[in-house]
Amino acid sequence: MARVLSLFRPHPFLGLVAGRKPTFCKMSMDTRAREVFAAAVEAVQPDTVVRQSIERKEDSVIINGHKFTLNHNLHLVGFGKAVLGMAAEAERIMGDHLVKGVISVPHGIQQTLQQHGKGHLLLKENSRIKVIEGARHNLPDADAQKAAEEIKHLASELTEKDLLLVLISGGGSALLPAPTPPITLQEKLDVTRSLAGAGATIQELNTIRRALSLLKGGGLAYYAHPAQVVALILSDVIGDPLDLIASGPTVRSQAWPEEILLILEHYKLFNSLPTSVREVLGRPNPRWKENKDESDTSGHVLNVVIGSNSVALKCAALRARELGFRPVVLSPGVCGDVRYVSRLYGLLARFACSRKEPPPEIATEVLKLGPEVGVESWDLCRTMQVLDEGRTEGWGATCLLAGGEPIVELTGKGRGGRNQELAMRVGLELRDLELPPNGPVFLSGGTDGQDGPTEAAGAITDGGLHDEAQAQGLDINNFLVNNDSYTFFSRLSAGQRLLVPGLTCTNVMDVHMLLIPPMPINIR
Ligand SMILES: Nc1ncnc2c1ncn2[C@@H]1O[C@H](COP(=O)(O)OP(=O)(O)OP(=O)(O)O)[C@@H](O)[C@H]1O
Ligand SMILES: O=C(O)[C@H](O)CO
Repeated sequence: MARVLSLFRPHPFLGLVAGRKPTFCKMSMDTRAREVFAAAVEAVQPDTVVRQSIERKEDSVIINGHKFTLNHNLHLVGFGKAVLGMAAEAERIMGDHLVKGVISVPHGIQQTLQQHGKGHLLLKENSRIKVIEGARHNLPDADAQKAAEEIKHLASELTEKDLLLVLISGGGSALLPAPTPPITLQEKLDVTRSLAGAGATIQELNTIRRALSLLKGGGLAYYAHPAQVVALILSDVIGDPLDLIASGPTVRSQAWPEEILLILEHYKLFNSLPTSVREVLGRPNPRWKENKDESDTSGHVLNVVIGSNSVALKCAALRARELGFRPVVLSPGVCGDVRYVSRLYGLLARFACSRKEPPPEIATEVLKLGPEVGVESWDLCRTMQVLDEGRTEGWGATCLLAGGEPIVELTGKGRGGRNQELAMRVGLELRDLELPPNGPVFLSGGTDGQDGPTEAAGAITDGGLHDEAQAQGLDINNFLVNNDSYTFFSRLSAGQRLLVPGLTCTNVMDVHMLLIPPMPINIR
């Protein structure tokens, strides 16, 4: 294995934050894990990412190298969980040039932000931007539909002299429902719910959403034509695909009928589709007939990703270094079943903590898991190389970071989320390891601060989880079978292992972290 690994020399641009050997400080591993997670979330705060992406120069703005002249011609629309804070910052930057705006944001967000002392993420008094709250429980509803109608109306009235700033973040699909007639909101909701419940990926789900909507799949850009459209996007989808984040309202895209059919048939939904949905799917999208070349990204639309999981991981790595770890970023695209993902982290921990040269079977199994968890062999080898150096060359503590969005196949009716379930499973994987004192510790957390329908973002775990639970009369496997990870962590040690950052006002998927302490001398 050593020979295989030596082929994969770490490269600073591929995740390893290079530099001198860090010194390990006295703070507990748990506290350090929480601090590194906080740094990840801080890096993608909505106001920060907008501020970093817009450069105001007198009566113009420069965005991603493109200059736009301001002449009291700026209109603003937005939809997504992080959009209120994004709009507040855009409003500050654009000043009087902002004529009018409408944003669709989650129900209750203004009150919650006020209660949490996050007034800087709220719009100013007498703002020209109208805020519409909707999509309770993350599902499209009548309020979100009204917001979508107002956004469509605003966009339709623009002329070639106008500039439309579109703010987009995760949760945008539910906050911008505009079903193509004759489909009703309820029918669209039923189709997307059935798909989500059957385990469809966000890529599949949003492919269908685009086909049933007036605004998704480039529809918003179409209505805004001939105005100049600039979309600032906070990505919550692996790989930052512009056409899929919030179902791509500013990205001209059209799914192949065969692709749509395949998805619906795969999840056995085709035969139960309402007549209206069949009708819309059966006819070509009229948008693409007229203005054929005018609503694509090369013309009047500029789409810019201004924040993503990679950005969060990069800042987390910097904080980890300050806290005495040698950071290595595995990948921002970890996906697949949590069972495979937990196995991967268990194996990597075993590899990093081996007292002797790790048995080659570990690396082989890690590489075999790659396709299941969406990670390239190259990234796995590069990461194992860093872990191996940490183990053998006295590099001290290592912080392995990754991000993404694994999947939990729900079999029970408990309360939990994918991060908490992943943390539980990694705890079990670490159980039988011959461990160095003080670790390893694993954290998994949703950057939006909410893991599934729970108050926690995730949890922190280690090899002692099983015994700790058993000593408190909690049968970890029962909780797992019932997908009851939140109840488990709430009851265990008075909830101390839960990660509860509260409302974070952002969303760039999940952050995973494996903290590996320095190996004792006799291990090296
Ligand atoms: N009891 C549970 N145990 C484990 N996972 C669960 C449970 N209930 C829901 N989930 C998972 O939580 C996910 C939904 O949670 P959440 O609302 O955090 O999703 P999200 O993808 O982050 O949403 P968004 O992208 O809109 O922010 C789904 O993947 C679902 O399978
Ligand atoms: O809104 C959505 O579609 C999801 O959050 C992915 O962007």
